[in-house]
This record gives sequence, structure tokens and C-alpha cells, in this order.
Amino acid sequence: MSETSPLENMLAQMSAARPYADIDDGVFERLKHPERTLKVTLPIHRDDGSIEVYEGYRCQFDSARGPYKGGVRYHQSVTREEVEALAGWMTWKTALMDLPYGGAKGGVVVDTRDLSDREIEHLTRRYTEGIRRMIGPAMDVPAPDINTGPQEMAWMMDTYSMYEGYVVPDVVTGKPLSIGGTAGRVEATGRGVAITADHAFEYFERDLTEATIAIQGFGNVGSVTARLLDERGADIVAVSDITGGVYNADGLDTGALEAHLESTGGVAGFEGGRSIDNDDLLRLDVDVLCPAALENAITVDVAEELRADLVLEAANGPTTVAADEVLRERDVPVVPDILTNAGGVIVSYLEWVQNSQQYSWDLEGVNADLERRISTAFEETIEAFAERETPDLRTAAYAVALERVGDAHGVRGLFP
Ligand SMILES: NC(=O)C1=CN([C@@H]2O[C@H](COP(=O)(O)OP(=O)(O)OC[C@H]3O[C@@H](n4cnc5c(N)ncnc54)[C@H](O)[C@@H]3O)[C@@H](O)[C@H]2O)C=CC1
Ligand SMILES: O=C(O)CCC(=O)C(=O)O
Repeated sequence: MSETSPLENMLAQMSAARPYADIDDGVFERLKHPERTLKVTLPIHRDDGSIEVYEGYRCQFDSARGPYKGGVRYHQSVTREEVEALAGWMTWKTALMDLPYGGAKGGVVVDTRDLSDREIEHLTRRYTEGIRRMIGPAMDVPAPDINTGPQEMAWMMDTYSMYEGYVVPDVVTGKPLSIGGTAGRVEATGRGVAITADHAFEYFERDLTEATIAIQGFGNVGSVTARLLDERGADIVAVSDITGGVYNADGLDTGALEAHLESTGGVAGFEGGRSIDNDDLLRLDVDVLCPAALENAITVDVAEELRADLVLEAANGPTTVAADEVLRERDVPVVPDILTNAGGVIVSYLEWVQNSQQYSWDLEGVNADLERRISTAFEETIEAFAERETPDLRTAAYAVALERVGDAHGVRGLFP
């Protein structure tokens, strides 16, 4: 069966929630279209002196509730449509978290494994120059996503500041602490996934300390999620990344696995478990399957065969629309991405607020704020699910988000 693209999935998820949301038809129609997408051409000098040209995008999906917000992804599979889908998901995520933001996303079509650190720096600075007319603290605030992190954010902040002529820390979030980053941002997305797991287990009356968990993707989000769920007493029985996967029925030692990743660059070859391929990981008999890599990991084929009792979406868009339907029919609940992985943008918001006040908060304060916001959104999603009788949690989360964005459009009105 042919599967839908991330953009088709995002639009279908919106349409599924339409009957459950009080939103004007015209506004809903408007929200199906991103406000703008810029394509940029990025020539850089390779280390051997040759010139290579890359392509990048920044999509600003909607800004009715505040400045556009969303990460920047470096990956060989980036497309304009994918970036637009991801920018849409950011719009619904910031609204569900009730943050004063809209949604955006950026991406560069590149396999960073082919580039040296110097080449990545040049690409990042070129990309920042390319999109600098559309970003800014009050306009659009980028952040990390796949294959980008604090170092790339530092280069983006530096490049933007050079053009402005003064230091502008709040043009990006996810920066290193020494230049205005916040305590807790590196761990924030995984922490949010773990807090969401706490709530989901309580809601479904299950015991997280007894749970077995398989995680696809062991980067920023997957590795922190694994460590924090391990700390809660769950057994992380399998993880995978681009290099391969490892499985241990008694639970992997997540600390040793992180050390292995640090020294070898991947999870493959970890001696605390046997190797497992990515496809098998998705079909393991576990309590929780946690996709934390790319979109469209859970297709119809996977949904028909997976044996997890719960899907916890740490990645953006990991489940296709048709797979969602199969999981619904099979009574496998899915805790949706726009709720589960919102910890990152919540703490990005806190970083942006600290930068604008030139004041910094301690880790305890940041984590408490993160927990309060994501817990409120979980309760609101459950409430919408129960009261509006939506078919699943994703539709409930979208209904809440759509109404908030729709309301902002309604009160602002259309430019005549
Ligand atoms: N970094 C953040 O703060 C946030 C990230 N996300 C989402 O979480 C997901 C992961 O992002 P990060 O951890 O930041 O990226 P990352 O670049 O740190 O890690 C990505 C991981 O996925 C693995 N991976 C890639 N393709 C794979 C495949 N086919 N099978 C198995 N593993 C594969 C990589 O090897 C790596 O371990 C993405 O969907 C991203 O959009 C969502 C919210 C915030
Ligand atoms: O931290 C942010 O602003 C956005 C993170 C992101 O790209 C995401 O939530 O998908």
C-alpha cells in the first residue's frame, strides 16, 4: 500500500480534527496553507578547495499567535514539502502548549557525515545569511532539530549578530550556556517525553516501573528519553540509530550505551546486548514503542504487526495517517508528537524569555516550568478526548490547537 507524505499526513490530521473544533470554515481553509517558504542556495568551499552547492529552506507556517518558532534540520532527505509539514506541526504544538508563538521549520539537504566541522560551520553561516531577512527575535526564532545542536545555534547567533552589528542572543534558542543558552534545553525534549510517559501510564492505569520500552533513534531526543525512563525504573530493551540496533530482554544499561555512542559514534557494536535491525525493533513485543527518529517510521505494515501496547511519539510525524487508522482499529493508543515532544519548544520559549530579560533561571526553575506546561497540555488533551469524544488522542490535541490558532485569526481578522 502506498503511504502518504509528511505534508499529506499533517493536512489529513488537521482535517480529521476539523469536526471537533469550533473554528470558522474560512480560517480553517487558510490554515491549510503555509504563509511562506523561502528556498536558499548555499555554496561553500569544501576542504579540498572545490565549491559545493547545497539547498536549504525556511517555512513560516503561521504567526497568528506570535513569532514563528521551530528547529533547523540537516538531513539528506529534507524537501520543501517536509519542511512545510514540520512547520505545520510546530504551529499546532506551540498552540497546544499555549506558547505565544506560531510555527516554522528550516532544513538543509545535506548528509553531515560527509562534511568536516569547518564545512558544517560554513554551511550554517551561509544558511543563516540566506534566511536572515526573515528571522529575528520578534519575527522567527530557529532552534535545533535533527543533526543540529548548540554549536550550530552558536554559529547562527554569531552570523546574525555580525550583520546586525550588536549581539542578538534571542534570534535562536538551544544555544550553549556561555552565550545565553538556558539550563535544561539539551535535555528538554527527552524530559518532556518522560513526563508525558508518566501521565500516559497513570491515565491508562499501568505501572511505568514494570514497563519494557523500545526506542527508534538514539540522538538528542532518543538518548535522553532512554536515560530518564531508565531512571524511572522502566527497562529500555531496544534502541536503534542509523548505524543499527541493540536488544537486551533484561534492559540495556543506558549509561554504558551513551558512553559507547560517545566513543564510537553509534549504538551498533554495543556489547551489552545483541544486534537487532530497525524493522524488528518496531515489531518487538514491548509495552511502549517510542519512535524518536524520522517521519513515517510507522507505516501500515508496521502498524499491522507491531506488538507494543502504546506508541509514544517522540519524533515529529512518525506515524502515517493510514497507520494511525490501523492502530485505532487495533486499540493501540498513540500519544501524539505535538504533545509528547513539546518539551524542547517549551524550554526554548523559556530561553527566549530569559534572553529578553537578560536574566537567567536555574535548572530547577526551568524543569518545574516545563513540567507544569506539558502536564497542563496533557490534561487538556485528555479532557478534549473525553468531552468531545474524539476518535483518538491526536485528534483531541489537534482540536485544542486548531481552536487556539483559529481564535487568534478570528480576533485579528483578515487584511482587507
Ligand atoms: N531536538 C529537539 O529538541 C527536538 C526534536 N524533535 C524531533 O525528534 C526527532 C529526533 O530528533 P533529534 O534527536 O533532535 O535528532 P538527532 O540528530 O540528535 O538524532 C536523530 C537520531 O535518529 C537516528 N536515525 C536516523 N534515521 C534513522 C533510522 N532510519 N532508523 C533509526 N534511527 C535513525 C540517528 O542515527 C540519530 O540517532 C526528530 O523527529 C525531531 O524532529 C522534536 C522536538 C524537539
Ligand atoms: O525548540 C524549538 O524552538 C523547536 C524544536 C523543534 O523543532 C520541534 O519541536 O520540533
